[in-house]
Amino acid sequence: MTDFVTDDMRLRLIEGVHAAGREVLAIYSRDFSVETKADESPLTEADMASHHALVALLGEVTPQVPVLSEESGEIPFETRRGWERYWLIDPLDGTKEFIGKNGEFTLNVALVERGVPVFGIVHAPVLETTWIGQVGQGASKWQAGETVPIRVRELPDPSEAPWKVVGSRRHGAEAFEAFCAGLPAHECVSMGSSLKLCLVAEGAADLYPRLAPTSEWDTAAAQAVVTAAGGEVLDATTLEPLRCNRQESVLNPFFIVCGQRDERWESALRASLER
Ligand SMILES: Nc1ncnc2c1ncn2[C@@H]1O[C@H](COP(=O)(O)O)[C@@H](OP(=O)(O)O)[C@H]1O
Ligand SMILES: [Mg+2]
Repeated sequence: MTDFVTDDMRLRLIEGVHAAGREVLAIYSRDFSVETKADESPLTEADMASHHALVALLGEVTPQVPVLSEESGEIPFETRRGWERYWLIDPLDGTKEFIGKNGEFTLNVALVERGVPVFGIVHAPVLETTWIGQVGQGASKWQAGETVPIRVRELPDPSEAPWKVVGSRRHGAEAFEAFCAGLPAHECVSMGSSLKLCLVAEGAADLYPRLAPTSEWDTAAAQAVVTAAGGEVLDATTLEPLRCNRQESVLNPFFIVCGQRDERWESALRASLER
């Protein structure tokens, strides 16, 4: 629960993220160059354009709050550890999907308070859709100018309706399949970027096991959306909610996103991790 984000601030942020999304779309629609970062991951002009637009936006709206971006370069833990509140952004999540032009990429802005993502905006420019969550105050989905409230769905009885499980297009396929092998009747869908968490938040999927590496900026905004929508993003081993800014490394543990806890998927998860 945060009372830091006012209605006026939320509107300015959504408008600013949409403006950054338009800059990204303009690059998406033409030829663009692709560089390779030190960790071998790709970087496009759009990652940097979005980074600059979002950093400028946050600097205008809340000049007193520090910003950590995937593209801002490392900020030592010694500096970050004292941050009670900060913005954590992934200017372009799903860069490989952006390059592959399948539309499954997002702009991500999270507000983190004492390590907990409490507010998030996830925007998918090609899908013209934005997910917004404010923990304790609910989540919503904006699409073509209309905003509707969203909530996770109740796990169905699998003999009546299969569980829907969403997975990455590119990462952790083997562990994902091992997890699914332990589930009752289910259907799988693949998706790029933080859209996977948003599907759980809006009740279009029940589970997203992420048994492969990610960083805190990949998940924080969508974690706030999921939590605000009544779901959870849990460490796959401890089943405790993911926290940010606890250590030098910004890597997340493996995790699972769910609407509800349930012994049937928890045992499938344990078995897949013990393989
Ligand atoms: N070895 C690794 N370490 C940390 N993060 C990784 C990783 N391999 C992939 N990722 C993260 O996974 C994200 C893509 O996941 P998916 O393919 O499921 O959409 C990438 O986001 P970016 O596109 O922002 O770099 C990247 O941050
Ligand atoms: Mg990312």
